[in-house]
Amino acid sequence: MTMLRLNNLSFGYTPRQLIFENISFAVHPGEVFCIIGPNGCGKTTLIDSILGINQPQQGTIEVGGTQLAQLKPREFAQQIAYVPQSHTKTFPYTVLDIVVMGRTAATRGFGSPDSSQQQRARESLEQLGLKGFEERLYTELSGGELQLVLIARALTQDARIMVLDEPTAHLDFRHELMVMEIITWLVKEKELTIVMATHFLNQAFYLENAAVPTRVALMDQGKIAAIGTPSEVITKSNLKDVFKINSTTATTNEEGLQRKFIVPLKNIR
Ligand SMILES: Nc1ncnc2c1ncn2[C@@H]1O[C@H](COP(=O)(O)OP(=O)(O)OP(=O)(O)O)[C@@H](O)[C@H]1O
Repeated sequence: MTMLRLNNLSFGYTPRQLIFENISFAVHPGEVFCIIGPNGCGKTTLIDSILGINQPQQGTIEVGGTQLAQLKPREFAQQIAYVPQSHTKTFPYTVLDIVVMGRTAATRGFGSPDSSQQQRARESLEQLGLKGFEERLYTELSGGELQLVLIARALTQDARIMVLDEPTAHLDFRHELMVMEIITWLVKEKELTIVMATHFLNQAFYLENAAVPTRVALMDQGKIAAIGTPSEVITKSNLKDVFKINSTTATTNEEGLQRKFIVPLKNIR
């Protein structure tokens, strides 16, 4: 079974200038599907297409076997939860208000949340180590705390797929590791399927090292240049072709954790 399938998808903000063209791939249940590629290659644009924000010029998207265009908003919310890259802070909602919004999206739209929705939101906060944050104002959180709250909101939605756009863009090492540990937990324990765009290629290796089923799609100039496991795709040769850099891979074995990683060495002029 396929959770998400893109068939020959093309999109441009103007019809004459396509950002990506004829993109096809399938995301399987219980895997992390990482979208990587240079700045401006179209990762966010592709994610916005999967979310139904960008209407493709050509091609189709199937979510759980149904055409995206045929899903009603509530059905969509039961399939896909989204964790944005940045969040404009507007009203000083409490953290609990923000997290409970995940539940209302998947159930009955507007109206006051009932106690079971609140309970579900509290559970998510606890699962992400945010117990005690319920009454904090989300406008007063740090970037790292806010990111975890947005993941808690998506978790509360109980969707089958979680889509994350650059989930660690503004995070320090500790919070980056927390997000990677949470993603590992979401896949292994909550049986979610994850689609995420990231610039941090070592995150794909982290997941591979942690025995999380992981595949990587490398985007370049509007096409998929390579698709496969992190070790198959994040190679010196692919990074030379796509990022125009020399790099090397290495492994460490500290604290019982075998880790493979890639190190950028030099721009190719
Ligand atoms: N709303 C928009 N209207 C017109 N062009 C846009 C719009 N959003 C993005 N673009 C252009 O589309 C291209 C792809 O942008 P996108 O943000 O999808 O890339 P990205 O791979 O996510 O980049 P980054 O890694 O820097 O976040 C870029 O050339 C960008 O300037």
